Amino acid sequence: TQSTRPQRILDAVQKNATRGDPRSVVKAIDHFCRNKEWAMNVGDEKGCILDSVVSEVNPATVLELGTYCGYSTVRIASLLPPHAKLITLEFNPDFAAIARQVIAWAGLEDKVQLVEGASGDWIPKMKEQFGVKTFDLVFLDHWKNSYLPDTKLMEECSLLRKGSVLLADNVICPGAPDYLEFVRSSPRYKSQYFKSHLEYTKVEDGLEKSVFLG
Ligand SMILES: O=C(NCCCCCn1ccnc1)c1cc(-c2ccc(F)cc2)cc(O)c1O
Ligand SMILES: [Mg+2]
Repeated sequence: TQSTRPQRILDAVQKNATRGDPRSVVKAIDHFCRNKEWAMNVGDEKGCILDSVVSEVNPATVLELGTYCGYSTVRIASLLPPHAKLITLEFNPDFAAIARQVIAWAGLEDKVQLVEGASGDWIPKMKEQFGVKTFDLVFLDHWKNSYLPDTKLMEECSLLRKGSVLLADNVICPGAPDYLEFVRSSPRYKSQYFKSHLEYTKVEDGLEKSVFLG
């Protein structure tokens, strides 16, 4: 039977990474995607920027929109303080099934709650379902045309507080122009662009960090 790309990524992790060692899981995925098959993980270059923002925010509650194979989930969760929680939303059940195994291989199951379904459905239920008050950090990496509506929805659901940080992947490639225009022009956000490259390529891309001002 034909394997899928996510399955081949999981195989590369199980063959080349050490159980319980998140950095070796990240390294194994980057090596596979740089040398064997490109895949849409945030990657090592943008991943370093992600790491620095996570370390700076030192969040107790994190929301990740778009899990894929769990690469950025592992990067973020490995930097969280002891009782911090990361909720990651994935729409695609095949991606979710692989991500669960990658997160488990890294030994980070206790810090991560992977939820399958549509962000538009789950965002309004965050408080009642997961006892979340507000998110300290949100990593947007799902459908690019969902970044803006989901940000507005998080505001409406009072899931953002003064100082909450939104970090958005792919604001140049594939691009999220309506989201970028919104966070850069709204008086309620302080935005900063981190220029980088599309994962494993020389194509320009970047992360947009936007602090909610309340
Ligand atoms: O589409 C992307 N991600 C969303 C995947 C589906 C999310 C499903 N979901 C999860 C929760 N709610 C919905 C993405 C694409 C690319 C890319 C760049 C260049 C290219 F030529 C082809 C592709 C690079 C990324 O870094 C990306 O993140
Ligand atoms: Mg991305």
